[in-house]
Amino acid sequence: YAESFVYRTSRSIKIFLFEHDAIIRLQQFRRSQIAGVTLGAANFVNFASMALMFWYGGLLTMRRLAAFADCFRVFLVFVNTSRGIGEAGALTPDFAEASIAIDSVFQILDRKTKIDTDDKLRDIHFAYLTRPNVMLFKGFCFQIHAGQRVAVVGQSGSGKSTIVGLIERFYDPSKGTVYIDGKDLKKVNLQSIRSHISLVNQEPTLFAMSIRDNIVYVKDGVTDAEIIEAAMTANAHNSLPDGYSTFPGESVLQLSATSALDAESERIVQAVLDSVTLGRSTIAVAHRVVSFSDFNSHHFPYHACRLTIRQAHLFAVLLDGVILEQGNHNDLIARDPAGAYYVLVYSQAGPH
Ligand SMILES: Nc1ncnc2c1ncn2[C@@H]1O[C@H](COP(=O)(O)OP(=O)(O)OP(=O)(O)O)[C@@H](O)[C@H]1O
Repeated sequence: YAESFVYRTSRSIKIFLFEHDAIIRLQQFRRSQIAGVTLGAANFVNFASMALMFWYGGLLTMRRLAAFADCFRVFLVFVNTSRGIGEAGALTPDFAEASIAIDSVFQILDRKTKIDTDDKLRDIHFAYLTRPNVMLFKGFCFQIHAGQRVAVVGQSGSGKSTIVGLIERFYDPSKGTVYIDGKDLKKVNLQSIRSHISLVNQEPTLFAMSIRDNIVYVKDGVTDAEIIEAAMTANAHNSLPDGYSTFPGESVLQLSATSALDAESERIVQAVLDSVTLGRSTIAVAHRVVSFSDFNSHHFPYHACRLTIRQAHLFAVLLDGVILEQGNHNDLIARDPAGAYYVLVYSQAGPH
């Protein structure tokens, strides 16, 4: 009846988009029919054979062809065996369900989930609260693919550091969305996201306590091995006059500041930056555009620039609140001699 009802009403079922629902119901109906018939047949065989056995056993006992004890023994074997067969029959609907369920299990296993690990800034508008009338960002989009090294370049005051501030969620954009690992930054736990972001400042902050305490400060329950590993990674392990109890003074700060490096220190800092950024999405902010004029030269006057932007996969030029150009160094240089990037690289204007 259900089958013919489904066929008769198939048009309405389609119109009301019940098709999938109707197919499932029809399948369930067929399954319950099979289960009912199987269970009925199993019970029939069970009880009919019991009746047969009682009748035949009684006949044999009456004619003294078999002892009652033997008949009873056969009866017990029969009851136990038929119960086993009956219970197996009762599992038939479960087998049917399992065969349908296993399909969906394999569908889930075979599914190729696309995990978005890109960081994106979409349609970013921003003005500092203290200067609400100055729209620093006027709606730009920008994407960093997982593991990519990106350099944001632009005139002083164009908002390069502010982009970093938005990614760290020091501020929220007035309009637009920041996505980290494909997730809206406003919807993720701030502490968790910040624990995955490392910020290397040009002027590093060291607290007025020993180097050891400075390292421990960033994370609870740090072991001695981790302290040494952190110092080794930063290439500071052998350069601390009093070991880890060294109190950071002017000299240590000077050593760390990327803008005041001699060639050897620069090489060391670069090696450290290369190793810690390997395989990570990195955004580098090049503060002094004028130094692009000497981009490939060893006499590059502003070390910080050369350090941070070297080997960037992508350069993004920030101008007047938007990302005006983006691409790799060679493409941008080749694109347009009057282009923003070209001008930045070759401009001989004095330092900002
Ligand atoms: N906390 C703040 N409140 C108000 N205005 C700010 C704040 N921080 C920065 N600004 C202003 O926003 C603009 C962009 O600053 P930002 O530091 O992001 O630029 P930048 O491109 O990194 O500059 P530079 O290359 O000189 O470091 C500047 O005009 C700056 O004066």
